[in-house]
Amino acid sequence: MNVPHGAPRSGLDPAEVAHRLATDGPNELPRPPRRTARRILLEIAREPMFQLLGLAVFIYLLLGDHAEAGMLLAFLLIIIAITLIQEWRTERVLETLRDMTSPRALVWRDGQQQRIAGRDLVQGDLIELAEGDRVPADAQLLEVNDLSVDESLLSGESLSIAKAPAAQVYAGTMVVAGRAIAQVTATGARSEIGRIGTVLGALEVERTPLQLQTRQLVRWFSWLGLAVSLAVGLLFVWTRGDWLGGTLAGITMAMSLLPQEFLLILTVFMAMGAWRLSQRRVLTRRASAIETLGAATVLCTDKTGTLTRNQMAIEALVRFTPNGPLKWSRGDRLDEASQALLRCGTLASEQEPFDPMERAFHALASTCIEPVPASWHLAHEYSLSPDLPAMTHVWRADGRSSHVVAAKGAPESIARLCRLSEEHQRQVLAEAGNLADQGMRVLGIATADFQGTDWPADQHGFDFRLLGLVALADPIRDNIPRAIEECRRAGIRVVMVTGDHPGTARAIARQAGLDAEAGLMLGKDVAASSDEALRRSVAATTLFARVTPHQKLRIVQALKANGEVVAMTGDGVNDAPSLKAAHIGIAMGGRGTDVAREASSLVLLDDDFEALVQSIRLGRRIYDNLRKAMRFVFAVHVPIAGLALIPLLTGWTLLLFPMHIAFLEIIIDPVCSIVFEAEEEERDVMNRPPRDSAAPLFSAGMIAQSLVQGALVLLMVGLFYWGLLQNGEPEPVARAAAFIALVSANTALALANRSSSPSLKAALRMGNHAMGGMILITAILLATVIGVAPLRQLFGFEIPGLPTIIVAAGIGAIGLSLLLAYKAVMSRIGLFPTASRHESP
Ligand SMILES: Nc1ncnc2c1ncn2[C@@H]1O[C@H](COP(=O)(O)OP(=O)(O)OP(=O)(O)O)[C@@H](O)[C@H]1O
Ligand SMILES: [Cu+]
Repeated sequence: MNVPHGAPRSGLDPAEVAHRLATDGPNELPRPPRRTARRILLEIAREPMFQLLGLAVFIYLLLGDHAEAGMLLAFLLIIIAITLIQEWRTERVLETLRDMTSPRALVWRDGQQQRIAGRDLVQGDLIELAEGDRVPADAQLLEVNDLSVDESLLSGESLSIAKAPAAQVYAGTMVVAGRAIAQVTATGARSEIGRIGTVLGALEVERTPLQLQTRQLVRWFSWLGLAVSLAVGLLFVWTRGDWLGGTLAGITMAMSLLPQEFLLILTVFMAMGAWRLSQRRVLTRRASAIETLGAATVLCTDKTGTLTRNQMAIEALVRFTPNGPLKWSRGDRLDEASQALLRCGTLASEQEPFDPMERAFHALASTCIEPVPASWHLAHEYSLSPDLPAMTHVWRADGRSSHVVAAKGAPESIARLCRLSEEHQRQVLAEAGNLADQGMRVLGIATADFQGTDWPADQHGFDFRLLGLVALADPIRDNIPRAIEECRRAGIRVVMVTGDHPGTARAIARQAGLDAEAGLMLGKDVAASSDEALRRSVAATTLFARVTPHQKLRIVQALKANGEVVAMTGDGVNDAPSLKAAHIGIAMGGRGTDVAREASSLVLLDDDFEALVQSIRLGRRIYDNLRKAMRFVFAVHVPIAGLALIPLLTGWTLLLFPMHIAFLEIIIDPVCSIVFEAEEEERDVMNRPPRDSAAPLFSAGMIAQSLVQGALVLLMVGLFYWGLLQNGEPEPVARAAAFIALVSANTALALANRSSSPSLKAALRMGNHAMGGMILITAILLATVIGVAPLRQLFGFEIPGLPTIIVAAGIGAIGLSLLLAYKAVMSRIGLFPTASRHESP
């Protein structure tokens, strides 16, 4: 049982690594099989839009209209192409995310310890394993320190198994406790798990609430469309006695009503959202997190490393003498007794520490005390536990008859281990409280002697003597007060949940700008509260200190029971249950263990609280934009369906054929709606309360508003068409002019829905370049179908005179002003909901 220390390990050199990587390939398991092109095609064939188009092609063939059939066939191919590209891009995004979330490995290479992606490991690599890691490859243990591993992934049994040196550990299993150094024996498909063929770490692609809502809506509208189309088809047959024509009219109607863009929009917005988050160094592990982010009402954050920099330095040492406490501060000369205190703290730390606290001990020790003699060896150790946050190292010192025992931990725990008199304990804890109140993290240090090797069962078995206290500074990150202030304005309550001393918690909270006076609750009070009482407490408490992971879980559950949408950060193995329980579990990419990362839905690669606030901001923007796009799609269907329907009812010559609808529905509308994704955030995005998470994406109020907008456009274009016909314009001219008017009015609909503000400036501002591009593309496409002779004939168009074209295009401009005026009136009387406030029904 020897802990890794002494000479630095060298590990493989880069040339060797490159060679092995080239011959063995990356340390990756075979990917789950991609969906085959055939399966994707089958899925596309199930889409109603595809079937309707197919049916129309068939009827045109029956009618002998080969050109029309060919044109619609082209649209079918476009649908297939778009779906395949979409599929391929989503797959690629998922794959990159999968790479980034795969376990990492801590290896020695070329004499240096470094953290690399698990896939870059090769056979022969020297790796270190620690609590919370997923073992990245099969490996043989060289040095072991209380290691136990959960092999349930391989054996199915969820038991932790203690491992001794020379034992084998397997890729994919989980280190539940301890540390070890191991040498990689097999990577990738040659590992045990690779041979079994288990698929690991597959990203969850469950259906999110929004997807379910949207699917529901699409289904609903499809039925409605079907019913209306049947009625229209029958009406056509009844009035005009033409079966094939009636079927075509029915198909046209159905296509115009199909809201198939909704699902496309949702998929694209969420995939783009994950990409935008990754640009801010935030990884999305569960798609639902992006939806939920914007609705978060409470943000539970830990302290160390999230609010603070996690760069510790020892600021003060305190010893207790019969004449009272004696304090050493940074910069003073270190007397002998203080040196003993520091040395003991160093002995109680790992020899190659990761914990910044322990690094601070080593850092200070290396400047002013003798190093631990190389002949000393760590004989036994006791780790931190939630019940007793203290750790003890037992050293075998050459030339001494007894072992040297060194302990460090929370001052209360160390006081308990030392069995201090009540008087003495009060004095020590008061001093610890003083230091904590300055925002410092305080540890107690104790020592003992021990004869023999019959180790006591726990740390209480030693005869500890208190040496003193150590205070470490860990300043808060510079950007924290601003980020906290942003949350406050956005109506998000920030709650600090820490394992640290209440004094430290309060001091850091004050510096961060949290409401430090609003009441602090200790972990033990959480434990003593009933669920009912805890629910009441969490509603009014911003600080929780000396909290264990289990109590953290209860806090999350109590907040959830109060109806809050909870985001929660965490990093340790024990945090996994609370991360899972929270609506949005957030793990730290740097500090976080693999276990925590796997339990969470977001990973902050830079461990930075501000990135979290930025993600919330982005989440709100994505949701806003999603709604704007949906609003637009609702609205745009009204004129299309209306113009397909009215001529049938009134007996005018038909304005829209299947190919017009296909052109509008398959090309123009998706182009128009996708650009909402890039829309800038609303000015008040972080100055308004979180949206009501229970409110549906599509409220009746929002749908009604959109339908009115659409009706306005329908009225204008309809009147225009009627006027042209009344004026005696030939039918193809009237159709072309009406089509120009329709497309231009649709663009107006898109512009009018860009912002929640009814001002023209907001509708036309150029921040979103995609919007400008959209207008340009629309214009070019429109010019193509009207300007290119064969297309023009197919679409039943004839080029109208210039004045008519100008009036038609002007319909868009008039439409935009009408739509904005309508919005202004509605918002004046408080009926036009801003993008994401609660909707009035
Ligand atoms: N390496 C260590 N050695 C000795 N004591 C430790 C060590 N790490 C933590 N402790 C003690 O355990 C307490 C709880 O630690 P824990 O990691 O749960 O929370 P924390 O790091 O203090 O705060 P946060 O939850 O904000 O990250 C610490 O305040 C400290 O007293
Ligand atoms: Cu549609």
